[in-house]
Formats: sequence, structure tokens, C-alpha cells
Amino acid sequence: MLTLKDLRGSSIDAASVLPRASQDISTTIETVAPILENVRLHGVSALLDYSEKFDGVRPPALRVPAEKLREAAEQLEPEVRAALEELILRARQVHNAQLPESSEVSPGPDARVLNRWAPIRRVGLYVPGGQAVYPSSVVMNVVPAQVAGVRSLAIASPPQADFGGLPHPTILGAAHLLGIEEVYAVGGAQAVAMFAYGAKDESGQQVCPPVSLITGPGNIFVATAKRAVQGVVGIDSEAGPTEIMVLADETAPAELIAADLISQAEHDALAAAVLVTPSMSLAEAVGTQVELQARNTRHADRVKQALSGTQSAVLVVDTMEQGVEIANAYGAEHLEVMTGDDDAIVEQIHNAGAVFVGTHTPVSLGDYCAGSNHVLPTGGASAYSSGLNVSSFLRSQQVIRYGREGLRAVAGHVSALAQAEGLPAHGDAVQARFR
Ligand SMILES: NC(=O)c1ccc[n+]([C@@H]2O[C@H](COP(=O)([O-])OP(=O)(O)OC[C@H]3O[C@@H](n4cnc5c(N)ncnc54)[C@H](O)[C@@H]3O)[C@@H](O)[C@H]2O)c1
Ligand SMILES: N[C@H](CO)Cc1c[nH]c[nH+]1
Ligand SMILES: [Zn+2]
Repeated sequence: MLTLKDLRGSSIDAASVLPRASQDISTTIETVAPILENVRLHGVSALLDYSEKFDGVRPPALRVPAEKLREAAEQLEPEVRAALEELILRARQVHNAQLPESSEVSPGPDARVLNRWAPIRRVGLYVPGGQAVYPSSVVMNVVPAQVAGVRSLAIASPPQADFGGLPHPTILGAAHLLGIEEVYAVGGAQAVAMFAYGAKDESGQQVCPPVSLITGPGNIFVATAKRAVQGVVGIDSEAGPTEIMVLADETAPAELIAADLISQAEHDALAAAVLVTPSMSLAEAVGTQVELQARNTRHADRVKQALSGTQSAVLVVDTMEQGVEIANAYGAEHLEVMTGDDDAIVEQIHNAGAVFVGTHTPVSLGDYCAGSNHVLPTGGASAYSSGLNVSSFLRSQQVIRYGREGLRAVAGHVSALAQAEGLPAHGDAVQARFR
């Protein structure tokens, strides 16, 4: 099912070896653009229409009533509640350590520049709920936002036909555990549009005010919509269809690698699962294990589609150095390293959403309970963006305070640079203070 590509002896171009669905949005944007425009123009009625069309149910109301959140938390299965509580605890510990310090610098006498961090005022958090439901993504979105000090947090998640058009109850329960009161029953590109433009009902009442930043994972339609609304609002990164790359040598256990590849293929037919190894015997053993294990998975069809898609493969390379080169060129959302010398390999990795080291650190640990964040860049975006973290919800601002003597000390320099740039009024504005 996983194609084995023997790259030994060839010069390797990772991009052409592994095409990525989410890099080409030329098809999905045709679907998404009219959705964004309709929601911008028609607000709540368009949102409800799209839910009916794409999720097969018309929510009773766009905003979920507060008592539904409370009831859902009360009805959480005890073991699910305990797991969520543990995840929240660990995620808070890890994210608290990310808070940056403000600092004041005096670049000269009578001169002060304060570097301060300001939380974004209002954010929209997307929680997927199409092919699977993601209460863990509620925690991954909310915890860093709360640690950053964001005051206004809204969640959107697709309405579920089986639950009367509300988002899945575990999502509502997780939101309540975290103290979130604003949850909307809407998914896909339409939810992204609602956050970007806000949504009014037919009487002109604002049901969802617009946000300044949209974060959270989602399928190709969500990722395309996030890319399209950038500029109207900020986004975290494109956290689209899941990717796992495993970089392993002959010391690694084939059975566990196969389990990890299948675990991420389970998300989406567009998920990418890749093994890179210099060991042909490991490559073959993983191929056999994948065949065996994939038969017994609950979502066998989706897994099979993901693993046999062009985005997934087993790549056999000449050396581990070449493997590292491919891993960096690809910049996987998740990179697992299982080799005889993991620390040395990890040192050489510079592009990856997150790195999972050793045989006891599977991606699914990070998905749920490592304390790290599972909202991670896909489609090669790890080369320039980060997984969701506290700074995703902060802006760096400088507050500048110079006194008369501080300004006098640099007034001549300002005038000289202003003249050099052909902008003399800039210099005049400084000199005017000393006439
Ligand atoms: N990168 C990350 O950090 C990360 C984390 C978790 C999950 N994920 C990914 O999130 C995704 C979750 O996907 P999902 O589908 O389960 O839930 P989702 O909530 O992302 O998408 C469901 C929505 O997609 C829309 N949709 C479905 N088919 C459509 C169509 N043909 N046209 C227009 N809109 C359509 C519907 O509005 C539906 O509500 C997966 O791809 C998974 O791999 C990524
Ligand atoms: N693997 C996903 C990130 O791509 C996160 C997740 C949530 N639930 C299960 N897995
Ligand atoms: Zn996962």
C-alpha cells in the first residue's frame, strides 16, 4: 500500500518525490472563495445554509447556549474528563514557560524604549469536527491563548447531525472545563469567514463579532480559507491535513513505525505518512507491517487512501545524512527520529513542526498528553512558521519615551538621515523642539 521508492544513487528532490496536497489550493479556492463572500454579505443565514449543505444539519442557533456547555461538561465520561484535565495541566505547565518577559532599554541618557508584549484582544479558535471530533484541539487552542492573556475567545466547530446540530458534546464539555462561554456551531470555510468578517442576523444584530486572529487546525477547506482571509485577520499557521515523517535506521522497530504511520493516516485521506531510511530491510519490514496493521484499523478506507496517495511513501536513501537532508527539505508537521544516535540527528534538524525523539515518543503522545501543542504547520510551512504557542497570541509593541536632553543628543543624526532620504520635514519636526 505504501509505495517503496529506492532513491539510492540518485540526486534527491524531496519536493518532487512527495507532492503535497495543501500546497496547491487552485482547486479548493474555487469552492472556498464564494463561501467567504456569501458569509461576508449574508452573515448568519449563509452560515446556517452552509451547515445544512456540508454538515447535513441546520443548527437550531448559531451560538451554543451556555447551559449546553455546562450540561456537556457534567456528562463527560469520567475517563475522558480525567484525560482532558491531565492534558490541560500539562499543557498549562509547558505553555506558561513560553511567556516572554517585557524589558526596558536605555539606548542613551534621558532615553527609554520599552519592549512589551500585548495579548491580541479577540481570537477565533477553530476546532475540527468533520471526519473525527477533536476535544484535544479545544485545549491546544485555548491554553496558549489564555496563558497569553487573551480576554475574548470564541470557538467554532462543525454542527453534528447526531447531536441536534450542536458541536460534539466532548468539544462543548472541554470548552466548559476551560471556562469558555462563546461557542458557535459552524465548521469549514464558513466558520473561518464568520471569524474574519463577523456575522449579523437578518435583523442586523451582531451574533458573532469579528476577531483579530484565527487559529486552529482543519482540513483542506479550512486551511484554504485561512490562507484566503489573511490580511483581513491574522492566522497562526496553515495547520492543514496531518503529516508524519519517520527518520529511522536499522535499529528501529518496524512494528512501531507502522503503527505511528497508520495513526496519522487515520485523520484524513489527504494525510501524508512517510518513512525515510537508509535500511532496505527496515523499509520492507515496515511495508509488511503497514499491510498487516492497516487491515484492522477502524478507519481502514481513509487509512488506505492516505497511505496509497502520492503524498505518502517509504523512501530508501544511501545514508542517514541524505535522510536528514530530505527531512529538512520536506519540513514535516511531525518528524519522528528513531536511530542509533537520536541526539546527533535531532541537532541537524531545522525544519519540522515538532520533533518526536526515540521509540517511546510517538506522535499520538504529542497529539494528546505530552503537554506540547498539536496545532502544527503543514505543507512545508514549518520552514517559516511555528506550531501554536503563547507568542502566537501576543504582539510585540515598543513604547518610546525620550526627554529633551535625550532628543537633543540625536537631533543632528535624525536631520542628517532625513536629508539623506530626501525627507527634510522629518528633520524639521525634531529641530522645531529646540527653536
Ligand atoms: N496540522 C494540525 O495541527 C492538525 C491538527 C489536528 C487535525 N488536523 C487535520 O484537521 C483535519 C480535520 O478535518 P475534518 O474534515 O475531520 O474536520 P474539519 O472541521 O476540518 O472540516 C469539516 C468541515 O469541512 C467542510 N467541508 C467538508 N467537505 C467539504 C466540501 N466538499 N466543500 C466545502 N466544504 C467542505 C464542512 O464545512 C465541514 O464542516 C484533518 O485534515 C486533520 O488531519 C491538523
Ligand atoms: N495529529 C493531529 C495533528 O496533526 C492532532 C490530533 C488531535 N487528535 C488526534 N490527533
Ligand atoms: Zn493525530
